[in-house]
Amino acid sequence: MTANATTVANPLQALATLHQSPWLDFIRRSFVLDGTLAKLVREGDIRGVTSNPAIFQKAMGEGTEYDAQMRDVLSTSILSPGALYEKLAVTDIQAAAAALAPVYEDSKGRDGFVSLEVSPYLARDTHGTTHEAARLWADVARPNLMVKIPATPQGVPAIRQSIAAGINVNVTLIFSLAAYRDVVEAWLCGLEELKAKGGDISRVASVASFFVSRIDAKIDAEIDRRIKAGDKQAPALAALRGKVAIANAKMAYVYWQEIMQTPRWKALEAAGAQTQRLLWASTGTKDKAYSDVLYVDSLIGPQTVNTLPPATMDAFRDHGRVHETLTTGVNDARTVMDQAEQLGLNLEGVTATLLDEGVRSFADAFDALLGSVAAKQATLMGEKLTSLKAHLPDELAKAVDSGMEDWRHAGTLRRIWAKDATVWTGGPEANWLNWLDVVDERRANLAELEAFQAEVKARGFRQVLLMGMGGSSLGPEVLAMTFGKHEGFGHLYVLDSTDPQQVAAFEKKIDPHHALFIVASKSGSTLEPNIMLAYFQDLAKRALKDRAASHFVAITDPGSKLEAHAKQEGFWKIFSGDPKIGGRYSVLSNFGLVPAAASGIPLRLFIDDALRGVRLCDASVPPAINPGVRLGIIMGVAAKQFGRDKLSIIATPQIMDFGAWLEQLVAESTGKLGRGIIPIDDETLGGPRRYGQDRLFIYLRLATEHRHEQDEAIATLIDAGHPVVTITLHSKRQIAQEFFRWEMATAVAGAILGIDPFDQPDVEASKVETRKLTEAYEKTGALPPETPFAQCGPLAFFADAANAAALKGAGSDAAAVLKAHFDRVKPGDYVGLLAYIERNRDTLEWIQHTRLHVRDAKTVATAAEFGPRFLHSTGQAYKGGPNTGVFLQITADDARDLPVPGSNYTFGVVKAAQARGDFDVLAERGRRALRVHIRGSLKDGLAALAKALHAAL
Ligand SMILES: O=P(O)(O)OC[C@H]1O[C@](O)(CO)[C@@H](O)[C@@H]1O
Repeated sequence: MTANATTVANPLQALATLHQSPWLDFIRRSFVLDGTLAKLVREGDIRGVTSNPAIFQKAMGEGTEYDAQMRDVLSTSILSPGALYEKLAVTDIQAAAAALAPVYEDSKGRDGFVSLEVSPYLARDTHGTTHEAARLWADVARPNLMVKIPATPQGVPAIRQSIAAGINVNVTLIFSLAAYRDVVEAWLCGLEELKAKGGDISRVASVASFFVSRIDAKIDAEIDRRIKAGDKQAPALAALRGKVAIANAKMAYVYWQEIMQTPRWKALEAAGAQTQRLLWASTGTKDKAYSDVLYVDSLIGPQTVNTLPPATMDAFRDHGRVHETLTTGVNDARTVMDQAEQLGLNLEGVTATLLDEGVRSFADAFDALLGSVAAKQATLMGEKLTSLKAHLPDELAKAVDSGMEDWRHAGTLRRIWAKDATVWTGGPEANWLNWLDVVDERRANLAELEAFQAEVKARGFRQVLLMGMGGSSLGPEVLAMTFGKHEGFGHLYVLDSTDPQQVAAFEKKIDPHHALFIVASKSGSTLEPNIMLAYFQDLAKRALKDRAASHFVAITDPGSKLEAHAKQEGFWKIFSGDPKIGGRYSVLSNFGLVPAAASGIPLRLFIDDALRGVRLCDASVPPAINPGVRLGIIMGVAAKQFGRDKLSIIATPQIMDFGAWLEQLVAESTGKLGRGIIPIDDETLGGPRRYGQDRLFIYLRLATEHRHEQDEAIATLIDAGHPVVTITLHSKRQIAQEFFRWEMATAVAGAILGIDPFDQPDVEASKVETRKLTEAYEKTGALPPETPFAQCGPLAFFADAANAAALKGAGSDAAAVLKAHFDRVKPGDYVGLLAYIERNRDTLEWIQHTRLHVRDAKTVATAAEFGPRFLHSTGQAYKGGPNTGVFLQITADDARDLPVPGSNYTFGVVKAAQARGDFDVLAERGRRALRVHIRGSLKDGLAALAKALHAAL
């Protein structure tokens, strides 16, 4: 072929005469659909198309041309924005492939390709890239597809494997000759492997995309900088301006020519292989001082491709010059390269930087693209999704934005989804992450639960009694309280107490002949559910004789003692939990779904809502628009950097029980190692002055409740500068979405706090103390004696030596003791009322009233908790979290006690041992704690305590 200057009517078309293919570096839906692409192809201007994340970002990020398909797809499936993007992109790529099919056919499979890039997030991941290349190849399913893979050190093996798998590959982001050599090697090896396997190598096409203008942009900038700095070699440097990129490309072409002469290639060629063409990419001129077709005119040569941005295509069509430039001036090019080296222009460094920047900028573009798709998806889904609005003081807002940007930049969320424990402490976290997948998994196996639901209905149970603690009871309790009773199903009761009065009260609600008993315990060895089971099994056996077991269902992790017991007893059903999910993350597993089924909640609708939550928290959704990550960053940053570690949960009445579940999730997950977020649930909303600077408010609002007054009270807090996150639900069922959002948010907050959000080290400590006490009881028939340090009527005060010493000076007047205790409260502290008494309407009212009194007197956050329930929830944070809690433990004589079948001890003894074990650990952790024990009538004692508190505060 000779260098032959030609002025032709359409230079783009004339390139064919020199065996160069012009491709177009652009795609968008309208351009394909309105026939523009087909016309360009038909007229011979364009013989291929390339895309990249930045191109799709421009296409999908603005306008409405993808809305119709989005709406269509979203009406039938629940997808992540990442999956949605891929559907849209694949549709475009397939349409472009169809437009290019005539070229592909005419050229017998040598030209007419369209390229789709693997996710730029995988640029440093060989396995991920190989896997994704195969997936895209299968999804697009067109012979004229090329999968784009970057020439990073990790991409290169993926290129070889993909070629060996018979996939057409467009290798992208090649900047240096060294990298190009590796790419050629990978391509040759891939073909040889495919040939050795007996594959058809003749139809495996590949191009090596060598980037051009970006090199000049970098080198020229360095030249300009040095000249400006007065470099002695300024003239020589100036002479290289705008030359290095083209010289570099010419060297690559020389290398390709050499390869074409090797016996290795000849053997492949003889077997029918196509060459891997060099493709000039980044050929739009960046420096306005140069010709706008510089990187086209100068790189024309046989068996190459030039992919042109639309403006460069138009410019070249208008005034491009078609002559074979690639093979001319090769010596000059070599000289340019030598001079660049002599002048210390560090091409190696530049190309390495360009590779990093190239990967980075595609990842940034992909983030922006997915962010736009996610935003569009949220708009289209409207009220199918819950929403989040944050009102944060400026400083906090700025810190949150920068936290989100850090997470985006580092791809931390993708590491969460990849179950990478180093997101947290690098400890055992990876073993506790199956809550990420459980909704998909349960949804795929929903038939089992639906069948169970139908059987429960058919058996006509009138009550369902669930027995469990913490993660095994709080989720079901939210379901029971939020959804109430369903037609055709029994009422769901949730028992999570050892208080004998409470157990007796539940017993009254149950008719064993018509009750379904569900015992739920992941470990199967938790004290409370075991003794509750013993009690109610005994009750059922007495009533139902050998039919009793058919009224019992167990939910437990495989291999637990409870599972063995249930098998041995012949329980009606045993449902398994996933041992890679901790209790507080288990609500969307069988631990929530079995009670949901038993109480008649429409399972598919519920799980679909949960799945929407999962999809929108997906790895493909950037932090700023990711419902879970954004919330988690707000929580983590507010607590860590601003001391706003009291997560105050306000909710509209119909969904207010959600807070009980949330308390456990947040407290048990984050409260450890002296750090953590203290959830403050159900504290009646007050005016802005009631609160210190340590609050982050969460307002959970069910829009259909129309609680205007509550909205206004929240608005007052916002106006006063308190940080408020408002989450709006459009139906009760959307608590399913919120379950997942909060799981993700808590995991994220845990990462920011630098703790393992999946263990509960300090809960174990009080279990150990309790065990010691119950064992002592079994031996001696009594709990070890203890002496109050002060007594006043029905109120006896107990404390460990250190706390007693701090309070003793107060004397024995109840108000004085309480005053001395609460005088220890400082701004930023919280007060916990920990009541080991029956939880009923009266006691709830009492504790709420009392906490508000404390809050208003001290302007601190207050928690109102019942034991032993909170031990499996907030108890972790009280002991392991920041030492800012001041606790008043309330115990009482039991008006009646109940035996625990098969044990020497009673429910009352267990509860007393739990309270003492709890107190011992609080004291041992240096917490400010006081126990008040009510002797005689609980009602009178509570009244006396309230009176003393009023006097004290
Ligand atoms: O389901 P299990 O094993 O009975 O545990 C109940 C609860 O107890 C805790 O382990 C705390 O002791 C919680 O984390 C858990 O949710």
